[in-house]
Amino acid sequence: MYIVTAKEMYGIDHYTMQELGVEGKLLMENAGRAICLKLENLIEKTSRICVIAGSGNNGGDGFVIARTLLNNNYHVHVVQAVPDEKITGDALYHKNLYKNCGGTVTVIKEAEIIRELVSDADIIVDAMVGIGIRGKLREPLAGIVRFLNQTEKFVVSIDIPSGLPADEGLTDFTAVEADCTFIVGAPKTSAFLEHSASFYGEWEMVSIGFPPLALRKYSKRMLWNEGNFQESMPKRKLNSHKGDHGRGLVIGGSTEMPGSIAMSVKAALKAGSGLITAATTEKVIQMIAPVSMESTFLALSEKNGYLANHTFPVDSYDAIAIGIGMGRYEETRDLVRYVLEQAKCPVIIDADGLYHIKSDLSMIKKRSDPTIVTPHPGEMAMLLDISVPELLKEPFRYAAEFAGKYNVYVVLKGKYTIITAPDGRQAVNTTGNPGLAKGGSGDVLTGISLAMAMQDQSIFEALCNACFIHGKSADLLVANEHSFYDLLASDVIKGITDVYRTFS
Ligand SMILES: NC(=O)C1=CN([C@@H]2O[C@H](COP(=O)(O)OP(=O)(O)OC[C@H]3O[C@@H](n4cnc5c(N)ncnc54)[C@H](O)[C@@H]3O)[C@@H](O)[C@H]2O)[C@@H](O)CC1
Ligand SMILES: [K+]
Repeated sequence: MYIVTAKEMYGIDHYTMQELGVEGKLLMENAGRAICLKLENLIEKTSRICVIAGSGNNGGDGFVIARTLLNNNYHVHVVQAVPDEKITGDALYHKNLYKNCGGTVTVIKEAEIIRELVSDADIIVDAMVGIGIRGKLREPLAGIVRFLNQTEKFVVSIDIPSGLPADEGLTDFTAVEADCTFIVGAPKTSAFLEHSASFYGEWEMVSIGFPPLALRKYSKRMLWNEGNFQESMPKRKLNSHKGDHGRGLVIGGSTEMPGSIAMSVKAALKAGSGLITAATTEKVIQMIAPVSMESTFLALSEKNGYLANHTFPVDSYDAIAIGIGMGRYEETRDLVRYVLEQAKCPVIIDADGLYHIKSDLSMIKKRSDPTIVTPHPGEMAMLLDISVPELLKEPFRYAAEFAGKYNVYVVLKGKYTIITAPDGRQAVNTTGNPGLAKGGSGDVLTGISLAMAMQDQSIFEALCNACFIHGKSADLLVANEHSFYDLLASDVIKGITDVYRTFS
């Protein structure tokens, strides 16, 4: 499923109409009808429905919905929140069809009247403004939105809750807080931003006939779901041996934080790596060996409980993860630099490793093999020299700019984890839950990512699948034996079993 900006959606629209010859009226009919099919599952046959229509094509969708419901014997009425002369083009065509079928319309100039007009309605369909919103909502629409947001009635938004921007970057808006939204054609980026996602309520996408070639042409962003996971995950050959599944190295750990590297190692093995070596201090090895029985160890020299600068061969690995629990000292920074310079395989940089590259980002830019950074918002903001709220306003743009500028893959972790490739492709992960907001969760994701980077798939797919597995494990655990409260990172490692058994 593609994710689009408003501009991309207009491009797809234009292409479908001009190049492929599909008429706008027909797309509108498709949108309204597809939405009615879904809507009728949500409402009673006796429900009274009020459609509030605006002036653009979003209002046009509203008129198609009103006509379809009317013709299916529902009690429906349209409140038009703009003057008659504002309804033009395809929307006017569909308004006329609705009226020709016996539909009624009340035109309102002031928001206050809305209370009375919807007093007997059970369901309100918000078709005031869609992706054509410019600036903050004007009256009377803003007043209607304020009313809708305090009413108990069930509000269904069409395409996008009216007033909400489709794109990232704006946080000051008045918008409908919908109970549910039927998104037309492709979800918009605002459905995956922390400050705007909740306005959509539950959402579902309806297809209206945009061909995949049009979507592909305009959007580089997608939603990574079960289908993508199942399609791209390499199948295991029955006669494969451990060498086929990757030899990985995890570098990190300190006496103060021995557990994190153990988690990454365990997760990497559980997710399917053939061989994993943990490169850490002698003391950490003693501490984690009893719980990391399946891995091998490489003892590196230490200083005050942390790794010291050290040269050792890094060329016999298929992928390396570095940074976990390693501390932020000059010596550990030099170790990160050494590995980034020497390793001729994908390198995943996490946690303290991210602080080290910040001091000299040319460390990552110079590399010719894939480099992956896996920051949470605080770390990403640190790398970009901006605040977390600034980052969260436009996470897609910031991640894409960083990935392009430094030639790296970025896994920006969060409720909506965004995976970005250096060429600008982006995916939003669909799995995971609040149970993952706990220490160790990131270490597990790093381990799974390491395992995935060594399987037979592109790095972009590998990272998308790692995020999918990590979140899905948590989802299955919470659905069955755990809760958001008690879920531990070590449970998530165990849960990988169920993900594989269920989906591969
Ligand atoms: N072929 C198409 O163009 C299709 C469009 N679709 C629908 O059409 C929508 C886009 O249509 P439009 O481009 O006409 O735009 P919209 O209908 O989203 O909004 C444009 C209208 O809103 C008004 N408006 C803009 N900013 C405002 C503000 N701040 N305060 C108050 N009013 C404001 C404008 O005066 C304009 O009339 C989509 O969201 C979707 O619902 C679907 O029907 C599918 C096909
Ligand atoms: K709307």
